[in-house]
Amino acid sequence: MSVYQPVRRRTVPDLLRSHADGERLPMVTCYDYTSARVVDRTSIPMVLVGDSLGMVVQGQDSTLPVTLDDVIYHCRAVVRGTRRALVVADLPFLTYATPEDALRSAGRLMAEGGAGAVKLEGGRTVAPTVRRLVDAGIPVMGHLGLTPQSVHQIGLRVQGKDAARAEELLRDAEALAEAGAWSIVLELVPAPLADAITARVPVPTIGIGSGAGCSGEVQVWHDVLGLYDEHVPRHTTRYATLADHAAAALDRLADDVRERRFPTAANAAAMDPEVLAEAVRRADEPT
Ligand SMILES: Nc1nc(=O)c2c([nH]1)NC[C@@H]1CN(c3ccc(C(=O)N[C@@H](CCC(=O)O)C(=O)O)cc3)CN21
Ligand SMILES: CC(C)C(=O)C(=O)O
Ligand SMILES: [Mg+2]
Repeated sequence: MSVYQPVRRRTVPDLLRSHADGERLPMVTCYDYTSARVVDRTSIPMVLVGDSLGMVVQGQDSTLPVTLDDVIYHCRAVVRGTRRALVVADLPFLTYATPEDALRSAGRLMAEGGAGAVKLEGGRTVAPTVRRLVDAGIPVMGHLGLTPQSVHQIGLRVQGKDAARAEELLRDAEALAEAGAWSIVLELVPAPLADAITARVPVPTIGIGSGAGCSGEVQVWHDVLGLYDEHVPRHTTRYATLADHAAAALDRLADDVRERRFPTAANAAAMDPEVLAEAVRRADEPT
């Protein structure tokens, strides 16, 4: 018997069920309506409206200048473009400095942005904040390792290579899970440490540059599609070279305009020459 299944957006419990069933959790960042419609044609179950938008969309050199209003704006567009994917939104720099700030900021991402979950960076120090959000009904994804909002303290380097820092990350991950985080991004953590964290915490880990042992993987849209040519991070594999395709297409467009091959008659409306002649006659008369 076949039962009609209406299209429904994934929720956090849906993704946790997939994880419990042994499925891996692919995730990609997404920042606009048109891209969101592309993701929604795929099997990718969740997207991140990341503050990386500051770098790949706005051209800033870090994620720090991104505002809550910026993320809300992009989140609304992504929610409009997706019917099936869970939309997770990043809490930007200094929008969750206290649990009360976090509640207000995350509340706006959910209520105005339409997000289904939020993500924030940090470990034990943000655990009370995570608890506060979860108690208010907001699913929280943690983010440990290379946390780009702390670039001025830790740089853009792999985190957890020495025993002291690795111990910190193990404790941070446990604290986040204990505080109610439903999943944890592990960014640029050595693969064996990511494996150890994944084995130790009861929630799925979502890696980026942290090896194949995490429960899922998140990548930045522009990196995997070959749209960001400033730097291809080691943690990325290009699955397409869209910027090259776009540039080649635009060069053909420019040539065709110069050589009058484009636009063609089919690209504009026609008009009865008699009607136009009449209009010109009238326009020539003094008013
Ligand atoms: N386009 C883009 N992709 C990302 O993955 C990304 C952003 N932007 N912006 C926010 C953060 C910053 N991230 C970054 C940025 C640079 C490196 C980087 O330069 N990595 C070095 C390797 C570092 C190491 O091994 O210690 C590299 O050579 O790629 C890593 C993560 C990850 N996130
Ligand atoms: C790289 C991912 C994890 C992120 O936080 C972002 O895109 O902002
Ligand atoms: Mg981010």
